[in-house]
Amino acid sequence: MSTQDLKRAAAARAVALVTDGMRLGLGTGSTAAFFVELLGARVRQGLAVIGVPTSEATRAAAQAAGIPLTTLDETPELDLTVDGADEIDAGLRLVKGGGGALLREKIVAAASRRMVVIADGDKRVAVLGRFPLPIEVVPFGLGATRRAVEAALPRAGCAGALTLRQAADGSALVTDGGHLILDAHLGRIPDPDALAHALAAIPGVVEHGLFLGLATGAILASREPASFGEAASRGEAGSPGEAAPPGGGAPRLDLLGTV
Ligand SMILES: O=C(CO)[C@H](O)[C@H](O)COP(=O)(O)O
Repeated sequence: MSTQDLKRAAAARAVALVTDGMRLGLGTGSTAAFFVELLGARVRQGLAVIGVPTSEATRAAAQAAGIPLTTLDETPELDLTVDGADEIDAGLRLVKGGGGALLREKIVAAASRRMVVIADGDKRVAVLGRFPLPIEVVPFGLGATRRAVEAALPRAGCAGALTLRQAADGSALVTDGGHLILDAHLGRIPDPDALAHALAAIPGVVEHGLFLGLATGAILASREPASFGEAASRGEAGSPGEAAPPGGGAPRLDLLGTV
């Protein structure tokens, strides 16, 4: 079973959460793209929803899938956002922004009553920080902002290099909001709240990829068969193994938080 299969399985489980009339936040990334594709199939069967995309890429995918779209200006409160993540810990804290859409993703998640993360099980970590933390910054004053971020890291117990994210052609990647991204290679983030506060206090920082207190649930798909009670033995919220005959072909779906 490929990682793509796992992502698709998590997305399919999330589509089952959607009911008629819902106002949805539509995430960005390869897992969220499966959700958009599968949701589109339900819409074409008659499901009535409206969605707010978290990126121009998701907007295009949702339009192609036939999902009616709205904006947070027209629809400032959403029922459910379904989005991927680069890392998730046992407290449903996330690192996001690997696809460069963290700013819109966070605005949409914050406007939603529920945010359910969909991911393959490899995204689960004991301590956040293995994945480089995206920090979205305005182009003006980049050098000064970079120095301020470097100075803030040790105050939050972190250390590591910052790299300016590049597009495929080698130029600096520009986000949908016209900003740049510094990726912080930290290895571990011992105190995510402290780092989030330190970064938010820097004027040139628009947002960062720490999503704290936003996710209300998660669906994590793994290859290994379910072992009953495993999540509880890890001291985590949620229930393990919704669909996993031992040795069978179905992925195991671990549900964290409220799904
Ligand atoms: O935060 C994101 C985009 O900004 C994505 O949700 C995150 O990078 C996960 O992507 P994928 O589902 O492709 O693994």
